[in-house]
Amino acid sequence: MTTIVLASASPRRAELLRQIGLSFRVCPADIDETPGSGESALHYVERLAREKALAAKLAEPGAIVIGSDTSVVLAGRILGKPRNRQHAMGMLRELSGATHQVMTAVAIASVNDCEARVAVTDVRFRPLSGEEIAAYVATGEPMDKAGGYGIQGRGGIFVEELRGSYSAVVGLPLQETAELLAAAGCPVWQTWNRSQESNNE
Ligand SMILES: Cc1cn([C@H]2C[C@H](O)[C@@H](COP(=O)(O)OP(=O)(O)OP(=O)(O)O)O2)c(=O)[nH]c1=O
Repeated sequence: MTTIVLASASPRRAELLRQIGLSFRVCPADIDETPGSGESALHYVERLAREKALAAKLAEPGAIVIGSDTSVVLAGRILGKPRNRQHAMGMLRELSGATHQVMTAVAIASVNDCEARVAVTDVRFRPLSGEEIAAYVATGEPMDKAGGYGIQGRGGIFVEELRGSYSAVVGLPLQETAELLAAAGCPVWQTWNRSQESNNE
């Protein structure tokens, strides 16, 4: 059976893969995440997902490697992770009462190939008060997340509407991930019986 490797330090991505019953190893990839000058957000997330998958593939040449990147995009501008609490507050003030896109790319590097997909999800925030933003930032939740919020956490109360993939906003588009794994010769559902044998409670 082929080894599957998640090239990510994100606990959310690992949790999403566990949710679909996949067995995998984690091997985070440390790459330069600076956007190119004039690079579109769509190109940026896909490039980073590919670079993460290919970097981890060097350490695990025989494996199927999953790389991913998530960016929050407001009017074409990439909002990455906040540098500090002030920066997080500024991002949340900008997202308040507006619709942004969450772009998440997944790339799968197999034997001689690296295929990628990008999921684009529209997320609308209700207007947020200054006090609410300050209280949210004080929880620390925004600090390791693109756009400075986590839809799966306290940040869930800001979201008025979502059009697209919820799992992609959390960090990995599950439908596209399964599609690429199947194309790489590893359909997720075929692993379910095996994992059930060991995980049945
Ligand atoms: C918008 C949003 C992002 N996020 C997270 C998902 C990602 O972990 C993070 C975006 O940063 P990324 O740079 O995509 O990922 P990462 O640095 O956490 O992990 P790695 O590069 O090793 O794969 O933001 C949430 O958890 N919830 C949300 O609602």
